[in-house]
Amino acid sequence: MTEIPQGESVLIRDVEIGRARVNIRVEGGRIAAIGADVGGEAAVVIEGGGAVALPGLYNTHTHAAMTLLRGYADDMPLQDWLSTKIWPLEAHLTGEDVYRGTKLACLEMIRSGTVAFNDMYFFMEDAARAVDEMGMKAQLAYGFIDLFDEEKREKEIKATEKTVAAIKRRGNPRIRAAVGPHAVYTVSPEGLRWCAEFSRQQNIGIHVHLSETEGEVKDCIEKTGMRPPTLLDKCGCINPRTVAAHCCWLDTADCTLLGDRGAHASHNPTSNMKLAVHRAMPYAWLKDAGAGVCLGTDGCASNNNQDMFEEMKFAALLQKFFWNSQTLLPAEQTLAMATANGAAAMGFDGGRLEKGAAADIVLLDRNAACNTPLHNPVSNAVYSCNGSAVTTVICNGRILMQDRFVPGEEEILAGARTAAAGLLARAAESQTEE
Ligand SMILES: C[C@H]1O[C@@H](n2cnc3c(O)ncnc32)[C@H](O)[C@@H]1O
Ligand SMILES: [Zn+2]
Repeated sequence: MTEIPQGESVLIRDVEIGRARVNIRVEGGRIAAIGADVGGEAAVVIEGGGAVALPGLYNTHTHAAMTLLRGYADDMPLQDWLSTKIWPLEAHLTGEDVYRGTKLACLEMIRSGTVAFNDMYFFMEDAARAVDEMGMKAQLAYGFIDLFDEEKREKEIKATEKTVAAIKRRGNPRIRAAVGPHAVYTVSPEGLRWCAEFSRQQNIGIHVHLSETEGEVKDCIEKTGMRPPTLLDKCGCINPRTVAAHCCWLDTADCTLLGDRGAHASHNPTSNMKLAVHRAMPYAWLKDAGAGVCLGTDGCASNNNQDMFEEMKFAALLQKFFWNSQTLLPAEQTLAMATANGAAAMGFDGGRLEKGAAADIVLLDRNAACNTPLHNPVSNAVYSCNGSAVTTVICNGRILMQDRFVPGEEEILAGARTAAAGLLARAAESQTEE
Protein backbone atom coordinates (compact mmCIF):
# COMPACT_ATOMS: atom_id res chain seq x y z
CA MET A 1 0.00 0.00 0.00
CA THR A 2 1.41 3.43 -0.94
CA GLU A 3 -1.76 5.43 -0.30
CA ILE A 4 -4.60 4.97 2.19
CA PRO A 5 -8.03 4.38 0.59
CA GLN A 6 -10.31 7.35 1.31
CA GLY A 7 -14.06 7.84 0.88
CA GLU A 8 -16.95 10.20 1.56
CA SER A 9 -18.28 7.66 4.06
CA VAL A 10 -16.22 5.67 6.57
CA LEU A 11 -17.52 3.02 8.94
CA ILE A 12 -15.29 2.29 11.95
CA ARG A 13 -16.46 -1.01 13.43
CA ASP A 14 -16.07 -2.14 17.04
CA VAL A 15 -14.23 0.50 19.04
CA GLU A 16 -14.35 1.27 22.75
CA ILE A 17 -15.54 4.69 23.92
CA GLY A 18 -15.74 5.00 27.69
CA ARG A 19 -16.97 1.55 28.68
CA ALA A 20 -19.07 0.91 25.56
CA ARG A 21 -18.24 -1.08 22.40
CA VAL A 22 -19.63 0.93 19.45
CA ASN A 23 -19.36 1.63 15.73
CA ILE A 24 -18.72 5.12 14.34
CA ARG A 25 -20.11 6.31 11.02
CA VAL A 26 -18.40 9.25 9.28
CA GLU A 27 -20.01 11.14 6.41
CA GLY A 28 -18.67 14.19 4.60
CA GLY A 29 -15.93 14.70 7.18
CA ARG A 30 -18.30 14.68 10.19
CA ILE A 31 -19.38 12.08 12.71
CA ALA A 32 -22.80 10.97 11.43
CA ALA A 33 -23.60 8.38 14.12
CA ILE A 34 -22.10 6.53 17.06
CA GLY A 35 -23.71 3.42 18.55
CA ALA A 36 -23.68 -0.32 18.97
CA ASP A 37 -26.07 -0.88 16.03
CA VAL A 38 -24.71 1.81 13.70
CA GLY A 39 -23.82 0.25 10.35
CA GLY A 40 -24.76 0.39 6.66
CA GLU A 41 -22.76 0.55 3.46
CA ALA A 42 -19.62 2.70 3.49
CA ALA A 43 -16.91 3.54 0.96
CA VAL A 44 -14.25 2.59 3.52
CA VAL A 45 -14.60 0.16 6.44
CA ILE A 46 -12.08 0.10 9.31
CA GLU A 47 -12.15 -2.92 11.62
CA GLY A 48 -11.39 -1.50 15.07
CA GLY A 49 -11.10 -4.85 16.85
CA GLY A 50 -11.96 -3.20 20.16
CA ALA A 51 -9.44 -0.36 19.78
CA VAL A 52 -9.80 2.53 22.21
CA ALA A 53 -11.26 5.54 20.35
CA LEU A 54 -10.36 9.06 21.47
CA PRO A 55 -10.95 12.48 19.92
CA GLY A 56 -8.01 13.70 17.80
CA LEU A 57 -5.50 15.76 19.79
CA TYR A 58 -4.95 19.54 19.30
CA ASN A 59 -1.44 20.88 19.88
CA THR A 60 -1.99 24.57 20.70
CA HIS A 61 1.60 25.80 20.79
CA THR A 62 4.48 24.69 18.64
CA HIS A 63 7.10 25.84 16.15
CA ALA A 64 6.73 22.87 13.83
CA ALA A 65 9.82 23.28 11.63
CA MET A 66 12.03 23.33 14.74
CA THR A 67 12.09 19.55 14.33
CA LEU A 68 15.24 20.38 12.31
CA LEU A 69 16.81 21.81 15.50
CA ARG A 70 16.04 18.74 17.65
CA GLY A 71 19.03 18.11 19.91
CA TYR A 72 20.91 21.14 18.55
CA ALA A 73 20.98 23.10 21.83
CA ASP A 74 19.89 21.54 25.11
CA ASP A 75 20.26 22.25 28.81
CA MET A 76 20.41 26.05 28.68
CA PRO A 77 18.37 28.93 30.15
CA LEU A 78 15.78 30.46 27.79
CA GLN A 79 17.33 33.85 26.91
CA ASP A 80 20.82 32.41 26.45
CA TRP A 81 19.39 29.49 24.45
CA LEU A 82 17.44 31.82 22.13
CA SER A 83 20.07 34.51 21.62
CA THR A 84 23.28 32.44 21.39
CA LYS A 85 22.06 29.24 19.72
CA ILE A 86 18.54 29.28 18.26
CA TRP A 87 18.23 32.71 16.62
CA PRO A 88 21.72 32.60 15.02
CA LEU A 89 20.87 29.25 13.41
CA GLU A 90 17.34 30.30 12.40
CA ALA A 91 18.90 33.23 10.50
CA HIS A 92 20.01 30.62 7.92
CA LEU A 93 16.61 28.95 7.45
CA THR A 94 15.08 28.73 3.98
CA GLY A 95 11.50 28.12 2.89
CA GLU A 96 12.49 24.62 1.79
CA ASP A 97 13.86 23.91 5.30
CA VAL A 98 10.57 25.00 6.85
CA TYR A 99 8.63 22.83 4.39
CA ARG A 100 10.80 19.78 5.21
CA GLY A 101 10.83 20.46 8.96
CA THR A 102 7.07 20.98 9.07
CA LYS A 103 6.47 17.75 7.13
CA LEU A 104 8.54 15.93 9.74
CA ALA A 105 6.57 17.60 12.56
CA CYS A 106 3.29 16.60 10.87
CA LEU A 107 4.51 13.01 10.54
CA GLU A 108 5.48 12.93 14.21
CA MET A 109 2.19 14.49 15.28
CA ILE A 110 0.09 12.14 13.16
CA ARG A 111 2.02 9.14 14.50
CA SER A 112 1.14 10.25 18.03
CA GLY A 113 -2.53 11.10 17.50
CA THR A 114 -2.50 14.84 16.83
CA VAL A 115 -4.81 16.16 14.11
CA ALA A 116 -4.29 19.93 14.46
CA PHE A 117 -1.63 22.38 15.61
CA ASN A 118 -1.10 26.06 16.34
CA ASP A 119 2.20 27.13 14.80
CA MET A 120 4.35 30.26 15.04
CA TYR A 121 7.42 30.38 12.84
CA PHE A 122 8.89 31.74 9.60
CA PHE A 123 8.27 30.97 5.87
CA MET A 124 4.72 30.02 6.79
CA GLU A 125 3.59 29.69 3.17
CA ASP A 126 5.94 26.71 3.00
CA ALA A 127 4.55 25.41 6.29
CA ALA A 128 1.05 25.68 4.76
CA ARG A 129 2.16 23.58 1.78
CA ALA A 130 3.38 20.87 4.18
CA VAL A 131 0.14 20.91 6.21
CA ASP A 132 -1.94 20.78 3.04
CA GLU A 133 -0.08 17.69 1.81
CA MET A 134 -0.22 15.91 5.17
CA GLY A 135 -3.99 16.43 5.59
CA MET A 136 -3.81 17.96 9.08
CA LYS A 137 -5.49 21.13 10.36
CA ALA A 138 -3.38 24.09 11.45
CA GLN A 139 -3.43 27.72 12.45
CA LEU A 140 -0.25 29.31 11.08
CA ALA A 141 1.30 32.57 12.27
CA TYR A 142 4.43 34.35 11.08
CA GLY A 143 6.61 35.02 14.17
CA PHE A 144 6.55 38.85 14.38
CA ILE A 145 9.78 40.10 16.07
CA ASP A 146 10.60 43.83 15.66
CA LEU A 147 13.08 44.15 18.55
CA PHE A 148 11.72 47.69 19.21
CA ASP A 149 13.13 48.93 15.89
CA GLU A 150 10.92 50.91 13.50
CA GLU A 151 12.55 49.67 10.31
CA LYS A 152 12.27 46.04 11.44
CA ARG A 153 8.64 46.64 12.40
CA GLU A 154 7.81 47.73 8.83
CA LYS A 155 9.46 44.55 7.51
CA GLU A 156 7.51 42.38 9.99
CA ILE A 157 4.24 44.09 9.04
CA LYS A 158 4.86 43.34 5.36
CA ALA A 159 5.85 39.74 6.11
CA THR A 160 2.70 39.21 8.21
CA GLU A 161 0.42 40.75 5.56
CA LYS A 162 2.01 38.63 2.83
CA THR A 163 1.72 35.42 4.88
CA VAL A 164 -1.91 35.98 5.84
CA ALA A 165 -2.88 36.84 2.24
CA ALA A 166 -1.13 33.72 0.90
CA ILE A 167 -2.76 31.40 3.46
CA LYS A 168 -6.18 32.91 2.83
CA ARG A 169 -5.66 32.58 -0.94
CA ARG A 170 -5.25 28.82 -0.50
CA GLY A 171 -8.91 28.69 0.52
CA ASN A 172 -8.29 25.47 2.44
CA PRO A 173 -10.66 25.33 5.44
CA ARG A 174 -8.16 23.08 7.28
CA ILE A 175 -5.51 25.83 7.24
CA ARG A 176 -6.05 29.14 9.00
CA ALA A 177 -3.90 32.22 9.31
CA ALA A 178 -3.12 33.98 12.58
CA VAL A 179 -0.85 36.82 13.67
CA GLY A 180 2.13 35.87 15.82
CA PRO A 181 3.56 38.71 17.95
CA HIS A 182 6.38 36.72 19.56
CA ALA A 183 6.38 38.20 23.11
CA VAL A 184 6.43 41.48 25.03
CA TYR A 185 10.25 41.34 25.18
CA THR A 186 10.68 41.10 21.41
CA VAL A 187 7.79 43.21 20.05
CA SER A 188 7.28 46.95 20.63
CA PRO A 189 3.90 48.25 21.87
CA GLU A 190 3.44 49.75 18.38
CA GLY A 191 4.04 46.31 16.86
CA LEU A 192 1.63 44.70 19.34
CA ARG A 193 -1.05 47.29 18.53
CA TRP A 194 -0.60 46.71 14.81
CA CYS A 195 -0.93 42.92 15.29
CA ALA A 196 -4.11 43.35 17.36
CA GLU A 197 -5.72 45.67 14.83
CA PHE A 198 -4.74 43.48 11.87
CA SER A 199 -6.11 40.34 13.53
CA ARG A 200 -9.37 42.21 14.22
CA GLN A 201 -9.65 43.43 10.62
CA GLN A 202 -8.84 39.99 9.21
CA ASN A 203 -10.87 38.10 11.83
CA ILE A 204 -7.95 35.78 12.59
CA GLY A 205 -6.28 34.45 15.74
CA ILE A 206 -3.42 35.86 17.81
CA HIS A 207 -0.64 33.52 18.94
CA VAL A 208 1.80 34.96 21.50
CA HIS A 209 4.29 33.80 24.17
CA LEU A 210 3.24 35.14 27.57
CA SER A 211 4.88 35.30 31.02
CA GLU A 212 7.14 32.34 30.38
CA THR A 213 9.89 33.41 32.83
CA GLU A 214 10.12 35.53 35.95
CA GLY A 215 12.68 37.71 34.17
CA GLU A 216 10.16 38.51 31.40
CA VAL A 217 7.64 39.72 34.01
CA LYS A 218 10.18 41.74 36.03
CA ASP A 219 11.67 43.43 32.94
CA CYS A 220 8.22 44.27 31.61
CA ILE A 221 7.20 45.90 34.90
CA GLU A 222 10.49 47.82 35.02
CA LYS A 223 10.14 49.09 31.44
CA THR A 224 6.40 49.78 31.25
CA GLY A 225 5.01 49.70 34.80
CA MET A 226 2.70 46.89 33.67
CA ARG A 227 2.68 43.12 33.95
CA PRO A 228 2.86 41.38 30.52
CA PRO A 229 -0.87 40.47 30.29
CA THR A 230 -1.87 44.08 31.10
CA LEU A 231 0.53 45.43 28.48
CA LEU A 232 -0.79 42.99 25.88
CA ASP A 233 -4.35 43.88 26.84
CA LYS A 234 -3.69 47.64 26.58
CA CYS A 235 -2.40 46.93 23.05
CA GLY A 236 -5.58 44.97 22.16
CA CYS A 237 -3.92 41.53 22.07
CA ILE A 238 -6.04 39.73 24.70
CA ASN A 239 -9.40 38.53 23.40
CA PRO A 240 -11.27 35.28 22.58
CA ARG A 241 -9.10 34.76 19.47
CA THR A 242 -5.89 34.80 21.56
CA VAL A 243 -3.81 31.74 22.43
CA ALA A 244 -1.15 32.76 24.96
CA ALA A 245 1.58 30.15 25.31
CA HIS A 246 3.22 29.22 28.63
CA CYS A 247 1.50 31.64 31.10
CA CYS A 248 3.75 30.29 33.85
CA TRP A 249 4.27 33.47 35.86
CA LEU A 250 0.68 34.75 35.98
CA ASP A 251 -0.75 36.08 39.24
CA THR A 252 -4.45 35.83 40.12
CA ALA A 253 -5.24 39.26 38.61
CA ASP A 254 -3.56 38.20 35.34
CA CYS A 255 -5.75 35.07 35.30
CA THR A 256 -8.88 37.13 35.93
CA LEU A 257 -7.93 39.37 33.01
CA LEU A 258 -7.49 36.40 30.66
CA GLY A 259 -10.78 34.90 31.86
CA ASP A 260 -12.70 38.19 31.53
CA ARG A 261 -11.41 38.59 27.97
CA GLY A 262 -12.27 34.98 27.04
CA ALA A 263 -8.64 34.26 26.06
CA HIS A 264 -6.92 30.84 25.99
CA ALA A 265 -3.76 29.76 27.83
CA SER A 266 -1.64 27.00 26.30
CA HIS A 267 0.20 24.92 28.91
CA ASN A 268 3.58 23.59 27.70
CA PRO A 269 4.89 21.57 30.65
CA THR A 270 7.76 19.72 28.95
CA SER A 271 9.32 22.88 27.57
CA ASN A 272 8.80 24.68 30.89
CA MET A 273 10.51 21.91 32.84
CA LYS A 274 13.37 21.59 30.35
CA LEU A 275 14.03 25.34 30.33
CA ALA A 276 13.56 25.35 34.12
CA VAL A 277 11.25 28.34 34.16
CA HIS A 278 10.72 27.54 37.82
CA ARG A 279 6.95 27.85 37.96
CA ALA A 280 4.00 25.91 36.54
CA MET A 281 1.08 27.60 34.78
CA PRO A 282 -1.60 28.26 37.47
CA TYR A 283 -4.19 25.89 36.02
CA ALA A 284 -6.70 26.20 38.87
CA TRP A 285 -6.66 30.03 38.89
CA LEU A 286 -7.10 30.16 35.10
CA LYS A 287 -9.92 27.62 35.15
CA ASP A 288 -11.68 29.41 38.02
CA ALA A 289 -11.33 32.69 36.15
CA GLY A 290 -13.06 31.17 33.09
CA ALA A 291 -10.06 31.27 30.75
CA GLY A 292 -9.68 28.50 28.18
CA VAL A 293 -6.86 26.13 29.13
CA CYS A 294 -5.31 24.00 26.41
CA LEU A 295 -2.08 22.08 25.80
CA GLY A 296 0.94 22.31 23.51
CA THR A 297 4.34 20.74 23.01
CA ASP A 298 6.35 23.85 22.01
CA GLY A 299 9.07 23.30 19.40
CA CYS A 300 11.45 20.36 19.18
CA ALA A 301 14.40 22.38 20.45
CA SER A 302 12.77 22.64 23.88
CA ASN A 303 10.73 19.44 24.13
CA ASN A 304 12.26 17.46 22.07
CA ASN A 305 9.32 15.75 20.39
CA GLN A 306 5.73 16.47 19.33
CA ASP A 307 3.99 13.73 21.33
CA MET A 308 0.84 15.11 22.96
CA PHE A 309 0.38 11.90 25.00
CA GLU A 310 3.64 12.65 26.79
CA GLU A 311 2.48 16.24 27.17
CA MET A 312 -0.77 15.15 28.81
CA LYS A 313 1.10 13.06 31.35
CA PHE A 314 3.62 15.81 32.12
CA ALA A 315 0.80 18.37 32.47
CA ALA A 316 -1.13 16.24 34.94
CA LEU A 317 2.01 15.44 36.93
CA LEU A 318 3.58 18.91 36.90
CA GLN A 319 0.35 20.53 38.11
CA LYS A 320 0.08 18.05 40.97
CA PHE A 321 3.75 18.35 41.90
CA PHE A 322 4.15 22.12 41.66
CA TRP A 323 0.83 23.07 43.30
CA ASN A 324 1.11 20.25 45.83
CA SER A 325 -2.29 18.71 45.13
CA GLN A 326 -3.00 15.07 44.25
CA THR A 327 -6.45 16.02 42.93
CA LEU A 328 -5.43 18.85 40.59
CA LEU A 329 -5.80 18.25 36.82
CA PRO A 330 -7.34 14.74 36.81
CA ALA A 331 -7.17 12.57 33.68
CA GLU A 332 -10.54 13.59 32.19
CA GLN A 333 -9.67 17.30 32.43
CA THR A 334 -6.21 16.66 30.99
CA LEU A 335 -7.72 14.90 27.97
CA ALA A 336 -10.19 17.80 27.53
CA MET A 337 -7.27 20.27 27.52
CA ALA A 338 -5.64 18.28 24.72
CA THR A 339 -8.83 17.89 22.65
CA ALA A 340 -12.02 20.00 22.94
CA ASN A 341 -10.32 22.95 24.70
CA GLY A 342 -7.60 23.00 22.04
CA ALA A 343 -10.13 22.95 19.21
CA ALA A 344 -12.01 25.84 20.86
CA ALA A 345 -8.76 27.80 21.30
CA MET A 346 -7.93 27.44 17.60
CA GLY A 347 -11.48 28.09 16.43
CA PHE A 348 -11.91 24.65 14.89
CA ASP A 349 -14.94 22.47 15.34
CA GLY A 350 -13.57 19.18 16.65
CA GLY A 351 -11.95 17.45 19.58
CA ARG A 352 -15.23 15.69 20.55
CA LEU A 353 -16.54 12.22 19.72
CA GLU A 354 -20.11 13.34 19.17
CA LYS A 355 -22.63 13.19 16.35
CA GLY A 356 -22.22 16.28 14.16
CA ALA A 357 -18.65 17.10 15.25
CA ALA A 358 -15.74 17.12 12.80
CA ALA A 359 -14.53 13.53 12.43
CA ASP A 360 -11.21 13.78 14.30
CA ILE A 361 -10.76 10.25 15.60
CA VAL A 362 -7.74 8.43 17.02
CA LEU A 363 -7.56 4.68 17.65
CA LEU A 364 -5.22 3.19 20.27
CA ASP A 365 -4.00 -0.38 20.29
CA ARG A 366 -6.20 -2.19 22.80
CA ASN A 367 -3.60 -4.93 23.22
CA ALA A 368 -0.58 -2.69 23.84
CA ALA A 369 1.09 -3.20 27.22
CA CYS A 370 0.14 0.37 28.20
CA ASN A 371 -3.55 -0.55 27.70
CA THR A 372 -3.37 -3.78 29.69
CA PRO A 373 -5.49 -4.09 31.72
CA LEU A 374 -8.09 -1.66 30.41
CA HIS A 375 -9.87 -0.67 33.63
CA ASN A 376 -10.09 2.96 32.53
CA PRO A 377 -9.24 3.98 28.92
CA VAL A 378 -8.88 7.70 29.78
CA SER A 379 -6.52 6.94 32.66
CA ASN A 380 -4.42 4.75 30.38
CA ALA A 381 -4.37 7.43 27.66
CA VAL A 382 -3.14 10.14 30.05
CA TYR A 383 -0.96 8.26 32.54
CA SER A 384 0.15 5.05 30.85
CA CYS A 385 0.42 5.30 27.06
CA ASN A 386 2.50 7.50 24.83
CA GLY A 387 2.00 8.22 21.14
CA SER A 388 3.36 4.85 20.07
CA ALA A 389 0.04 3.23 21.10
CA VAL A 390 -1.75 5.12 18.29
CA THR A 391 -2.58 2.96 15.28
CA THR A 392 -5.06 5.00 13.22
CA VAL A 393 -5.71 8.74 12.87
CA ILE A 394 -8.61 10.43 11.10
CA CYS A 395 -8.80 14.21 10.58
CA ASN A 396 -12.00 15.77 9.20
CA GLY A 397 -12.95 12.30 7.96
CA ARG A 398 -9.68 11.75 6.07
CA ILE A 399 -7.56 8.79 7.20
CA LEU A 400 -4.03 10.14 7.83
CA MET A 401 -2.61 6.94 9.35
CA GLN A 402 -4.04 3.43 9.19
CA ASP A 403 -2.57 0.52 11.13
CA ARG A 404 0.53 2.68 11.76
CA PHE A 405 1.06 3.37 8.03
CA VAL A 406 1.57 7.00 6.97
CA PRO A 407 2.12 7.50 3.23
CA GLY A 408 5.49 8.97 2.23
CA GLU A 409 7.21 8.43 5.60
CA GLU A 410 10.65 7.44 4.23
CA GLU A 411 10.78 10.44 1.90
CA ILE A 412 9.75 12.82 4.70
CA LEU A 413 12.51 11.50 6.97
CA ALA A 414 15.14 11.68 4.23
CA GLY A 415 14.07 15.22 3.27
CA ALA A 416 14.30 16.40 6.89
CA ARG A 417 17.76 14.84 7.35
CA THR A 418 19.04 16.60 4.25
CA ALA A 419 17.47 19.92 5.26
CA ALA A 420 18.91 19.77 8.80
CA ALA A 421 22.40 18.98 7.50
CA GLY A 422 22.18 21.80 4.92
CA LEU A 423 21.06 24.29 7.57
CA LEU A 424 24.00 23.47 9.84
CA ALA A 425 26.44 23.55 6.92
CA ARG A 426 25.24 27.03 5.85
CA ALA A 427 25.57 28.31 9.42
CA ALA A 428 29.10 26.88 9.74
CA GLU A 429 30.11 28.32 6.37
CA SER A 430 28.94 31.79 7.33
CA GLN A 431 30.97 31.57 10.57
CA THR A 432 34.18 30.77 8.70
CA GLU A 433 33.50 33.72 6.37
CA GLU A 434 33.28 36.13 9.34
C1 LIG B 1 8.99 32.04 16.63
C2 LIG B 1 10.23 32.16 17.45
O1 LIG B 1 9.99 31.66 18.74
C3 LIG B 1 11.15 30.99 19.17
N1 LIG B 1 10.87 30.11 20.31
C4 LIG B 1 10.86 28.78 20.36
N2 LIG B 1 10.57 28.35 21.59
C5 LIG B 1 10.40 29.45 22.34
C6 LIG B 1 10.10 29.67 23.69
O2 LIG B 1 9.91 28.68 24.56
N3 LIG B 1 10.01 30.93 24.14
C7 LIG B 1 10.22 31.97 23.33
N4 LIG B 1 10.52 31.82 22.02
C8 LIG B 1 10.61 30.58 21.54
C9 LIG B 1 11.60 30.28 17.92
O3 LIG B 1 12.90 29.82 18.03
C10 LIG B 1 11.40 31.39 16.90
O4 LIG B 1 12.51 32.22 16.86
ZN1 LIG C 1 7.21 28.69 21.85
